[in-house]
Amino acid sequence: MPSVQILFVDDDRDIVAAARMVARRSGMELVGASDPAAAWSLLAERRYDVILLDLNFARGHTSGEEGFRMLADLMANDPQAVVIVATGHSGINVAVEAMRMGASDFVIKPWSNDALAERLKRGAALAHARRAAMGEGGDEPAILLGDDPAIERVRRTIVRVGATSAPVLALGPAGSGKSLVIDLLRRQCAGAGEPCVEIGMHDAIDMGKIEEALAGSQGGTLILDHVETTPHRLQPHLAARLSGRRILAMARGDRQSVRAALDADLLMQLNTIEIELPRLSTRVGDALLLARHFADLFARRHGLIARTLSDEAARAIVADDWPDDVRGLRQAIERAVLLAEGGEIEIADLGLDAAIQSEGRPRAAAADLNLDRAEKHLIEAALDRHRFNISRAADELGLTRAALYRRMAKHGL
Ligand SMILES: Nc1ncnc2c1ncn2[C@@H]1O[C@H](COP(=O)(O)OP(=O)(O)OP(=O)(O)O)[C@@H](O)[C@H]1O
Repeated sequence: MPSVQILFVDDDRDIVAAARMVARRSGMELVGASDPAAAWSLLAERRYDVILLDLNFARGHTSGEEGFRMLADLMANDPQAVVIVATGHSGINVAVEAMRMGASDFVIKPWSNDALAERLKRGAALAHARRAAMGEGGDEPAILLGDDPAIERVRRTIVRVGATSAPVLALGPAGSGKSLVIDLLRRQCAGAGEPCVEIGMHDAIDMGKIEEALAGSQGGTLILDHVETTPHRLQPHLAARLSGRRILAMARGDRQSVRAALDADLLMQLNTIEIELPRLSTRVGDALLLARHFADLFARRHGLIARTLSDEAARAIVADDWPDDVRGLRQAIERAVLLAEGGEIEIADLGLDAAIQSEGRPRAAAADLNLDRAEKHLIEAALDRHRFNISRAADELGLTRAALYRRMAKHGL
């Protein structure tokens, strides 16, 4: 794989194709995104060395307004991002404003191929230098997606406190994005070469392991995962030893349960800033937005055609209570992307059925339908998909073979 990856946000396919040729000739790989939504989806999947951003990418818009908004969001998400803005001849003031906002460089359209190649190379070198200074190498992205106001607040808080040394406690249900938040915070702190140690407090932790982590993180960052599980007898020791490093902590649960689990002293050391991730099912519109993102992501990752969600599947996703939160949705969509056979991802592909039994209450797969009919539909779909191989269908449905036979008989299948 070529070492330099470029994302070009521009709605003109011809210009993207031309830029791709220029990049290829210099040994760089360039991917196009026709609008901000497509760009965020790509950015969530992998890290790009350089983002080339057309400030006038909405056809007919000349103020660069949409481009500026995207630039502001890009810089807020990752202050280390290398963004080169593209603008027309008349746009020199626009370019200057973009640089003030954090863009690294600009290129005037129409560009000469050499000028573009030169700027991309310079941008890539800058990206590598910044990453090396941060002690980072990988291309794993970290983007907290979501339009819900609560998530917007989380993003703003990350930007405000990321580069400070304030202790942050991220709390919320399992799979809601706490690790992602901590990762984003860690990426924002400037400490080049400083140690960063993570310790899971749930791993039958003893004081020896804690001492080791404390010693390793002196002058750097200590990340405490599952901090709410710290045994009570160890909490006073831990509280007394935390100074001298930045503390980023994660706790499963809501404010009340986390407060109940932690001594007041320890809590005081952890939660100068508290970031609470709300349940996915309470974030308006986010389940669908994330589902679409994961559908694109996994289609690309597995080299499959990108499928849209059927209306019924989309409704089910919105209505579901997602007990495993974003992680559960991510898994359901990956499975659906791999198993779907039709032109769209259908409700049956989402595998929401297993939870009907385990939760003892209907979930969205069935909620908009009669439960009996939904069950029949899901069983038919599973049997169909596995060509009536009962063991495999039962496996997928989370049933024993006997239970599946019973239900087949009930539905006359
Ligand atoms: N808002 C989001 N946008 C994009 N991806 C997300 C978002 N929230 C969570 N994810 C993804 O969902 C998965 C689960 O998130 P994460 O591991 O951060 O959860 P967690 O709260 O730390 O869970 P646990 O309590 O089990 O440790 C990860 O793959 C993460 O990247």
